[in-house]
Amino acid sequence: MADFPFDVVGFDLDGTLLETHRDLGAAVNHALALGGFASVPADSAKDLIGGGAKIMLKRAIDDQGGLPDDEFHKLYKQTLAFYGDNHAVHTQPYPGAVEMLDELAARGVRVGVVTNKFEHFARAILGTLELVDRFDCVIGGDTMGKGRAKPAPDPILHARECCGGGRMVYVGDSSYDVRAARAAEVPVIAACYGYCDKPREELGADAMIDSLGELIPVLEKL
Ligand SMILES: O=C(O)COP(=O)(O)O
Ligand SMILES: [Mg+2]
Repeated sequence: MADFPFDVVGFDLDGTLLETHRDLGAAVNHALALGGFASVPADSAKDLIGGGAKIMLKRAIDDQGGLPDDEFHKLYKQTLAFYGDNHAVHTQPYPGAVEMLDELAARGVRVGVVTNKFEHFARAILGTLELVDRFDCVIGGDTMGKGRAKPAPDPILHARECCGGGRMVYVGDSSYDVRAARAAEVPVIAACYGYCDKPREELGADAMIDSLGELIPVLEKL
C-alpha cells in the first residue's frame, strides 16, 4: 500500500528471522569434540553468533586456549560439513515471522535477507523451511566477496538494489547489523529477542522490538 513508509525491508537471519542457535551450536560442538575441546552449552552458543561460522568457532576455541591456524582450519571445515548436513534440524522461524512476511507482501513491500552465513546455507535453510520464495534476494556473508560482509555496508546496499531500490529499513539482532546499516545509511531496528552481542540500549538502533509481531507497527511510526 502506498502509505507504508518503506519500499524494502532487509532482514538478518540468525537471531532475527530464524532461531538457529541449536543447530549452529551442534555444528560447533561437533568440531570442538573432534579437536578434544569441551562442548558449549546450547544457550551459550547464542553468545557466539553474529559474525559467521568462522568467528563463532574461533570464539569457542579461543575461550579454551586457541589453536594454530592449520588445525583451526581443519575444525572449521568440519563445522561447515556438519552444518551442511544438519542445518535445519531444530531451526525454526521466530513466532510471528510468517504472518509478518504475509503482511509485508500484502502491502507490496519487497523483502530481502542479508546474513553473514554463507549464501548457500541461508538458501538451503530457507528452502527447507519453505520460506525462500518469499524473499526477493538472499545475500550471504560470501556473496559480495572477501571483506565485504556485515559490518560493511555492501550487502545491505546490494539487497536494496536487488529489491528494486527505494526507501529501505534493516532489521537485525547484533552490532554487526547496526554497524552495517549505519554505514549504508539505512535506518535499523534491533531484534532484542535475538542473539544480541551488546545490551539493547548500546546497540544504537533507531527502534527496538521484542517480537516480530511488533515490527510493522514500529515501522509505521518510525
Ligand atoms: O551465522 C552468524 O554468525 C551470523 O548470521 P546472521 O548475520 O544471519 O546473524
Ligand atoms: Mg543475527
